[in-house]
Amino acid sequence: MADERILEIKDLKLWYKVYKGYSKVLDGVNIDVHKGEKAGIVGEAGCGKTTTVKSILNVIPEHQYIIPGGEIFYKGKDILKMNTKEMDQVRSGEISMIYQEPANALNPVFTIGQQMLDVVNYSKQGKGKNKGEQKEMVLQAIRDVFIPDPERIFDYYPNQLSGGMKQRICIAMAIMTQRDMMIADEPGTALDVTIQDQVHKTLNRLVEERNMSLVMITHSLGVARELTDSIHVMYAGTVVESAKTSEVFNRTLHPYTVGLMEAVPRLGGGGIQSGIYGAIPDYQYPPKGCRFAPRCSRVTEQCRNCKPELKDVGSGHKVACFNL
Ligand SMILES: Nc1ncnc2c1ncn2[C@@H]1O[C@H](COP(=O)(O)OP(=O)(O)OP(=O)(O)O)[C@@H](O)[C@H]1O
Ligand code: NI
Repeated sequence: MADERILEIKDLKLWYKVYKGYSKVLDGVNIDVHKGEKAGIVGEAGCGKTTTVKSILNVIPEHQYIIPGGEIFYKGKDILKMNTKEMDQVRSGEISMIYQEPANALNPVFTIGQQMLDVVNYSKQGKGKNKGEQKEMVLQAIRDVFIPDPERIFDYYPNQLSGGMKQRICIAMAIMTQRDMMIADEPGTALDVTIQDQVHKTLNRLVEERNMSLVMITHSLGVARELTDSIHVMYAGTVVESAKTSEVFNRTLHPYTVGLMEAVPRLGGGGIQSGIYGAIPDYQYPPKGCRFAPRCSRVTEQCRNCKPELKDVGSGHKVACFNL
């Protein structure tokens, strides 16, 4: 993997404003993504995956949160310090995002074609083109995600499409104009397994064909294993383990990742078991030391008092734990 980094999230902290105080959700997130790399963010519900990627594109309403610390470098520039115009350029020409809920991402009162033309119009490539050329860009994008009869779909309203079709349209929108990075928040979780698999394959093929870098969120290590080059395991607003995908599976180090592995359904039966008991901590009153300490089988006094840093334990495999 080339060493050039396209995205560097450094010690990102994000607190949501809540009644009487703050919900201290992100507590120092560290993630590096190299050019052309497919990175997965994995962790259970509520661990802050969506919050992390939404902060990359600055799409959380401003009055809802504060960022007490951290940096997000995209191609070497700190996104958190960008003005509105620079941020617009990133959104319209650099990074595209597929949201968790495909239904919410599409506006029910406009046709698929109208919405896709809007994206073309807003983009670098689309602006100078005439109406016919813009429409052709849209139709090609619909073909690219293997939807038959794009001309007909162009005039459809979102409610005339199935969930899987909607998710594909979202992917089509995200790849319609050339971008260097794609962020996909659990694409397909709302869908049944076979459709989900097709959506993943389509996404994967397009990202590879276009040489894009991918940040993909999933709560499933199994999905991450199939689709990513590297995995960043999140627990309660921190990255606890980070490595090449094969490393994560062959040399699982963090006790939380070990627990997640036990929850991966095994081929050949055995069913789903969870190796981790308990729940994610209350973000308003999080544990003082390691956030995983209350659920950890290897917990010591040190873990309860100090927060372990994410440290390289060799060949880029990083772990945040005192007791490996
Ligand atoms: N606007 C908000 N205000 C207050 N709390 C919020 C807000 N948005 C999210 N949260 C809280 O932040 C925490 C992390 O949420 P987030 O959606 O980032 O997690 P996630 O890992 O993406 O979960 P899931 O797998 O369910 O999508 C949750 O406890 C959530 O309730
Ligand atoms: Ni989420």
